[in-house]
Amino acid sequence: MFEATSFLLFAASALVFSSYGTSLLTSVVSFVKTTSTNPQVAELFRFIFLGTIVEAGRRLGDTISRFGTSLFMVKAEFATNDFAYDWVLHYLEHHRVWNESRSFKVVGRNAASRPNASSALGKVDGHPDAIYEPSSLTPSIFKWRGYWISVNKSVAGFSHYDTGEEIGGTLHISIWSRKRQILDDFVHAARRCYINSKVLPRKVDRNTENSGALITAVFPQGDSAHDWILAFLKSANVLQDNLDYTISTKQSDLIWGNGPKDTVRYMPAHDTKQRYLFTSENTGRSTWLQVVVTPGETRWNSSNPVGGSVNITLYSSDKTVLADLIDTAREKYLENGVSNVTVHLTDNRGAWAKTITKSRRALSTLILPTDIKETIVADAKQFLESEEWYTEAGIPHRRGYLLYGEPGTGKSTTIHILAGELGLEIYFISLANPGIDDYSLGKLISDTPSRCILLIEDIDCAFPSRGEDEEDVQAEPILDKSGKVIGGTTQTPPRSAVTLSGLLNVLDSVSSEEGRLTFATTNHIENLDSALIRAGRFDVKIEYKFADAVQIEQVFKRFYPTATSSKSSPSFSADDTPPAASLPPRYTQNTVNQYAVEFAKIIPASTYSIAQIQGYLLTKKINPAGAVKDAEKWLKSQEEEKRAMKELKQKRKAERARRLQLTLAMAKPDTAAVAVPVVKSMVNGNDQSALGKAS
Ligand SMILES: Nc1ncnc2c1ncn2[C@@H]1O[C@H](COP(=O)(O)OP(=O)(O)OP(=O)(O)O)[C@@H](O)[C@H]1O
Repeated sequence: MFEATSFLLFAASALVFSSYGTSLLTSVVSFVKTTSTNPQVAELFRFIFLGTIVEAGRRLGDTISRFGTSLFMVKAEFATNDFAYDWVLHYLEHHRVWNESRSFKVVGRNAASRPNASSALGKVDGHPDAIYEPSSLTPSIFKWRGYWISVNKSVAGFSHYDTGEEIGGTLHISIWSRKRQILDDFVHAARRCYINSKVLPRKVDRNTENSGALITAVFPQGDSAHDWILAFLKSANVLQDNLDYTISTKQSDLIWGNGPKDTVRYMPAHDTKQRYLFTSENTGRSTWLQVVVTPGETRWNSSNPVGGSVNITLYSSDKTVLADLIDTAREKYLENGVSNVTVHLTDNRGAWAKTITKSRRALSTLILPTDIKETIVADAKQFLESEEWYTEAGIPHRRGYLLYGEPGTGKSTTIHILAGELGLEIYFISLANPGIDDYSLGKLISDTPSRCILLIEDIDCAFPSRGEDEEDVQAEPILDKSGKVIGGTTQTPPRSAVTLSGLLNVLDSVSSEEGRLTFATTNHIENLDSALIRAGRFDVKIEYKFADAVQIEQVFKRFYPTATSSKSSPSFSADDTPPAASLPPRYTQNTVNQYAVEFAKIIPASTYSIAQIQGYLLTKKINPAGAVKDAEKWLKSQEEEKRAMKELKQKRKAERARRLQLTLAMAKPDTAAVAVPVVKSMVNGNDQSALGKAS
């Protein structure tokens, strides 16, 4: 039914349109008949007819000619944003193809970087050289290995090897030969000529360059990879040939040039492009790099500049070259020992805010009894390498080290040296920082990379629960208007906002299971909760004691390296204590050794820290004999100092007790009655918390 209806509709509309079309055709024919009698109109028709014939003939000829040339010619087109364009253009200049040109663009440039540029002016007169750039649109024809080649720069485009500017344009080449091989040979010869001429590759504008032949990589400042790459580029003198400098008298990582430390620094001006031929030691393959160093800015909260970066463009599409470059830079960085240890610090709101770098210290500068240091390094290395084992055994991949003991005995130094040995960054958290609570601690830790050293220093500050020094905790009471004691009877030492359970949670959390080495240091292990220091949270516990006789001898020898020993001894870092000048020649290794033994006999073992001994030796920088001679005197002064300190403490304590008594005497009798026994106990040096309990 539906189909029949549509058929009827279609038939009806066809009838209407056919009758309309017939009438239209009839009217056109009658119009032509009447107008053709008009001679002017007839002339117009003839003109249109002839024009059509001519255009058709031209197009046919064009097609035949194109077909013919495609049979007898090989054609190629080179776009300016491609490296093949540079090869061919350079090759044409090399063969002076443009010499016959009748049309030039002349520019004043430093021609030094364009060996084949036809310069006519300015050799020694201090002015730029004149460079003749072809500006002709007319094709140049030249003969190459017996074949005629025509070159046509169809659109204006110039390649300035000295400025790197490349503006538009294409290059057409037609070789009068049917052999495609000739084009291959020509391009290959151009490429070889370009490479052999050692012309710097064109500078690349990463924003506009869309060539698939490039890989770009950004190394942001603050990341270790940035330091590896920067150190590598500096050691390879990549940044030496810069033409664009920022001059500063401030210290910076981005310095190059050979100036001594206290003179001005030559730093790269923002976004200057350097090129460097990187040859991989693994594959022997060479690849051009374009390096742009952005120095970053110094901010109030960071001693180092922040926000900078190193941008590298590889003239290659092979990703393995980038991986190779990063590996090489990293290996060299660690090998050379010029590397720094990066320490990340928090701000007072509990966020990672500041990064400082410290020079790396050699393991041999750490003086510990027996082979403790070797054991720690081997243990940490093995831990880092055995991730798979941990996973298979179902044990969380984390390891905790607790270094405890006397101040100045090398706990922090050990961690610093270990970080350098393992190439890890230190993330430093002080639980005494009031801005750090359970939540921010968790966040801080989850913001650290999987492989790093997490250092929680002076962990006992967070939980000063037992055995605190009475001296530090007692203070005057605070009274309200009515004279009632409302607080202040115990002075709160730096107490952390982090709770013990919060810390335990963080140490046990999933975010701690990523190959992280957690270090904690304390001078008072006895103040730590046993839950905190159990195995699994802190697996390795090492006690640091005052220096024994062997250590005293070692620190002495390290302090006075003789000419022969200093050659092999590792360099001292900035925060180490090198002698200011070399020893007078009369001090041989033997004499220094003898002095060291004598010195160790004078200084009582297990009484002084290495930091203290070091402090004394610093006063005798190039005088080992004097150091031994005056050692007794120093010991006496130390004893006196200790006695004076003790007396001072007692005085302060008595003064505080006296003031407390006075305050309470002025207060209401009931409060005074409660507080008097406390004052007595303070004077006697007993119960520190009695007043707190009483109130
Ligand atoms: N065992 C050691 N080997 C080499 N140097 C040491 C050693 N102990 C201390 N020093 C020197 O003493 C200085 C202070 O050492 P360090 O900060 O490591 O001590 P610490 O045990 O961490 O002290 P604290 O408990 O007060 O933090 C460092 O500059 C370091 O050069």
